[in-house]
Amino acid sequence: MAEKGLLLVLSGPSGVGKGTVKSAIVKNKVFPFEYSVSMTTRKPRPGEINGKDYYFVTQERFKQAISQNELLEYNQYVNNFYGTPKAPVKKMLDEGKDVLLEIDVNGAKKVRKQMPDGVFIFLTPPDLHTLHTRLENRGTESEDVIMGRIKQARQEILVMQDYDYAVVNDTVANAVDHIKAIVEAEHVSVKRVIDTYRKMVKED
Ligand SMILES: Nc1ncnc2c1ncn2[C@@H]1O[C@H](COP(=O)(O)OP(=O)(O)OP(=O)(O)O)[C@@H](O)[C@H]1O
Ligand SMILES: Nc1nc2c(ncn2[C@@H]2O[C@H](COP(=O)(O)O)[C@@H](O)[C@H]2O)c(=O)[nH]1
Repeated sequence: MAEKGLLLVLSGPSGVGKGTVKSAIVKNKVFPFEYSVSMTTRKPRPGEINGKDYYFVTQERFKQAISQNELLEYNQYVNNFYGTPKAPVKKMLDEGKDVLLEIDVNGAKKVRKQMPDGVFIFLTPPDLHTLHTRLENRGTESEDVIMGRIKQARQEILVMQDYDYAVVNDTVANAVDHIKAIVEAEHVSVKRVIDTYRKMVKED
């Protein structure tokens, strides 16, 4: 039996740089992973691609996904729904691939209950002022929406204590280095190695 992949859950306030850090890991081939593409009722931003960045769906399709138990978790964030399709995540993990979920703190809490062996990483801004500036500079949300996201960020930062690791995104290079170190260490954690041996012994 192949060793199961690691479930990597990356959370943190909107605008902290989750997507930027993830892209840097991919671009520089820092470590291999599969990205879990979420479903959302939010409208695409310029340049976002359906099926790559998100599955952009209607409210009706999202409700159907909930009722048919297709989602590992879902949450309403500000005015839209976001959810993680369950089947692809399970399949990729079973194939031994590491899977990255980029989701909000409420979603991460729900995933933790179902998959406690996941590695939960909280990406945090150096401070809230920097977070505000990053959201403004990104220029994808109105000031009203930005204020909603900053309000949400104040709550989100308080739940950092529920995570396994906290990484400060001061520079993208630093954040990437820290996440690389976490993933490398988790691959050789005693718990993981013991689990693999137990499975081997069972199969003998
Ligand atoms: N370390 C950094 N230093 C300066 N700017 C950064 C850094 N990391 C990200 N940014 C910038 O901050 C903005 C927000 O980044 P990004 O879109 O990656 O955040 P996010 O956490 O994925 O947001 P969301 O959850 O809303 O999708 C972008 O304009 C990005 O270029
Ligand atoms: N609970 C979930 N949260 C998700 C998921 N996919 C993304 N997100 C989070 O939503 C906010 C807003 O995202 P944005 O793309 O509109 O800026 C952000 O914190 C994302 O991490 C998901 O499947 N489940």
